[in-house]
Amino acid sequence: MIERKILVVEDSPVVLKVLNHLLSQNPIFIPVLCACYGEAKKRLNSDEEFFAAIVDLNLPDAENGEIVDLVLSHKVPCVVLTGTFDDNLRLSLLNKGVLDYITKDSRYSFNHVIKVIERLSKNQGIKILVAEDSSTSRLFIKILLEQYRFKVIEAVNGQEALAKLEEDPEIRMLITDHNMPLVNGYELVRMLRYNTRFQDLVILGLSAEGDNALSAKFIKAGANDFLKKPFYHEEFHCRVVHSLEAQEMLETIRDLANIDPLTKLKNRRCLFDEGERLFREASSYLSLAMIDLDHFKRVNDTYGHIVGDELLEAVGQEIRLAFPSMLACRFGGEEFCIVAPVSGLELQGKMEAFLSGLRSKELTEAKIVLTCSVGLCSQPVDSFEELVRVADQNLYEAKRLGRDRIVSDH
Ligand SMILES: Nc1nc2c(ncn2[C@@H]2O[C@H](COP(=O)(O)OP(=O)(O)OP(=O)(O)O)[C@@H](O)[C@H]2O)c(=O)[nH]1
Repeated sequence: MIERKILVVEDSPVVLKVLNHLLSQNPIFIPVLCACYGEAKKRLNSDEEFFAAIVDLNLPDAENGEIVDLVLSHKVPCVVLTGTFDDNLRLSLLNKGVLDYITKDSRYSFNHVIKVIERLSKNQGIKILVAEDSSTSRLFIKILLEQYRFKVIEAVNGQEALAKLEEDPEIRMLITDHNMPLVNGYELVRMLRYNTRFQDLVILGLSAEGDNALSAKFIKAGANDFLKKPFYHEEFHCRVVHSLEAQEMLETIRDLANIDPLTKLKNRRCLFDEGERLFREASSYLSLAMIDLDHFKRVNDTYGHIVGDELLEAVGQEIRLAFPSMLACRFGGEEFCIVAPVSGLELQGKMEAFLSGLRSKELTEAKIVLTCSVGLCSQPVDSFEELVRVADQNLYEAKRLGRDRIVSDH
């Protein structure tokens, strides 16, 4: 697990204690507590690497916010805590590059600080593509995003943006201007939304001030949000984060509906949804293997249901590792399905390797050695349901013939 040191500079022992407590609840954060400017300076000048800092503006040995300049000069993202709210001061601190300016007026303020740091930590793994032909504008957006620890990729026109999105599936968000050569922003959004591969890409359109119709066009074409230029950087950041969080929430809900919580494989509902799509799209082969654990009832009877569950969880992990690019689902109970647009021979080869790997393993703390029976179907059939039915018949035959084998129809 990656650990991230968070520098906390605060002269109030109570506040220090609260922040220490809240940060320590997240195991990746290691709070480093300093009660004054001098102490913080020493820590920052050492070899330690800090992920972020939470600082009090008024310290006994630096009463005029000098700590902010010190932290920023070490390129450490900084959240400011203050006793009193001052609009002008807030503005000047945000302009300097401070992430947030939070007043210590209630315990919610401290939770808010932790939320900002946690968001920063999530941002580190998020790639954002900025499509903008003006290099000044592009650089400005890049700097803003990097302040919040996003990874930034750049494109100078819509066509380049498309190519970069095609080659890097890890890009999570696109921020696009409209007026760009070759393919403009609006066309780019339309093209992306026609492609199911990009349905989860978060898109933020940028439109010039006064062009109300364009903002609406961006949204209608499928952008998650838009922002009028010139924008205020705090609003920019809020919109980026809100769009990402809305998408994250959507994906969590989708996972809850589609993923089996025990094995972390897709569930039966998903098997039929995705399987039917694969069946429609398959140009030549579509093969399906149904796996059933042998004598699983004995595991429950001998070791109890908790170990039975642990074994199913372990098998789920083995399946995910063995068939990373195939549709792998828990069909129900101790039955699993693997579906892929490959020949029956190819799937059988992979399945034999999987079964022989499984036989050589001792799974769970009870060191259970497991065998499986498999029914495989790759013959031309009229529907996905038929593919499942034939594989199930073959599985029945594999059990009847003595288990620990594959019965296939090719
Ligand atoms: N622990 C646990 N057991 C489950 C779960 N789902 C199904 N089972 C058990 O899996 C067992 C399946 O038993 P059977 O269908 O008789 O099959 P088997 O013992 O695997 O024998 P064969 O399939 O004939 O080799 C039953 O005892 C179910 O209670 C689960 O989520 N957790």
